[in-house]
Amino acid sequence: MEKEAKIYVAGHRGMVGSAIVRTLEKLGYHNLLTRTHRELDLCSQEAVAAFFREEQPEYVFMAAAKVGGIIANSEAPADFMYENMMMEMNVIHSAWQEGCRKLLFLGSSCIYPRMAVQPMPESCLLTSELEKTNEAYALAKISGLKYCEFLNKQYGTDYISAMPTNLYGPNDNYHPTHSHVLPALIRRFHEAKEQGLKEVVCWGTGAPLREFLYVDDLADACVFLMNHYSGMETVNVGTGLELSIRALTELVAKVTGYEGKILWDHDKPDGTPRKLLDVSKLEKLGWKYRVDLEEGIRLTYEDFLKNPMRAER
Ligand SMILES: NC(=O)C1=CN([C@@H]2O[C@H](COP(=O)(O)OP(=O)(O)OC[C@H]3O[C@@H](n4cnc5c(N)ncnc54)[C@H](OP(=O)(O)O)[C@@H]3O)[C@@H](O)[C@H]2O)C=CC1
Ligand SMILES: C[C@H]1O[C@H](OP(=O)(O)OP(=O)(O)OC[C@H]2O[C@@H](n3cnc4c(=O)[nH]c(N)nc43)[C@H](O)[C@@H]2O)[C@@H](O)[C@@H](O)C1=O
Repeated sequence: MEKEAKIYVAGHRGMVGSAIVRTLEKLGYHNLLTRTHRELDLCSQEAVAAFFREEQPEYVFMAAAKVGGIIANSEAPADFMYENMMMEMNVIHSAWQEGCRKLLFLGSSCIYPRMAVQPMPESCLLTSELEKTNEAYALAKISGLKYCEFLNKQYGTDYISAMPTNLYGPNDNYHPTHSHVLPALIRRFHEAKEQGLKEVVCWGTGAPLREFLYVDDLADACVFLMNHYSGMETVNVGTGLELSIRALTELVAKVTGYEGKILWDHDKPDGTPRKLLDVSKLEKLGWKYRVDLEEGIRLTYEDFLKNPMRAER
């Protein structure tokens, strides 16, 4: 991407989109195009087509989506499928129609089968059944990455996709029940410390294993891929390291300074037992993560403390 190129970052107020904007600006890209959800509803085919016709972006980072944690996904599968399919089809299709030079579509590691070989290489896509708690979201994300692949095959475009592991960082969603695990724990342990509570309840058994990537590292990887990767197959983005949810709660308790007990609500779902990405393809391309988990949680907690209203987003 040339420094003066017109770059559209879809979802620029979200955790990932805002990190991509921060990274691009730091690198000297200065012709960035953004629209809030209120200004441009990406579920509207007409509005998206008109926007691309008028603005003619040369590059697109597709970081807008309906996103949520395990309960949000389980409660609203129809909404997760419909909104994500509409947004990604509208944006990718209009980008192609208007001759956008390159697009990066963001999916998620939940596209891979529930019982996939671990760590999960890109090639295990569609080899067996998906995890039920986020099946709708995964199917929408698989459709997005396949649509990029099919456009490349049929029309010779250069549209790529990246599949990040679980993410966290500044600007996350701290909703008490609908967020992902890391922001949920930061908020819960912080409030427990403030209120002097002796115990907090976390969800499931604590046994599932997860991998976490700091969002600024993801943004860096997205810009790296836009500049250095072309190809049909998606690219995993993660650290290649995992820990149990129980170990994660202990780490968040340490960083937030919460010293009480941690209890487990077994009526809440565990979700997929293990979800570790094979990141060898990205490493071979020359990219590796920088921020380790404890440092990343510290940075995120500092941001949370600076912006307490964020909790209500
Ligand atoms: N968070 C995570 O752990 C992971 C995220 N990802 C992927 O990264 C991407 C971004 O996720 P994240 O930043 O966490 O999500 P956020 O919820 O933080 O941000 C989503 C963004 O999408 C925008 N948006 C949602 N619906 C619409 C719509 N109908 N029209 C226009 N804009 C819309 C929102 O706009 P506004 O702010 O204006 O409302 C918001 O800026 C997604 O593709 C997600 O699948 C992948 C793996 C893990
Ligand atoms: C990024 C990814 O994120 C989702 O998949 P997930 O990894 O299962 O998501 P999660 O972060 O919500 O939970 C991880 C684990 O943590 C446990 N857990 C404990 N206590 C809390 C808690 O308080 N909140 C939450 N949310 N989880 C908790 C929880 O029970 C589970 O075992 C999908 O949206 C999927 O579509 C997707 O893309």
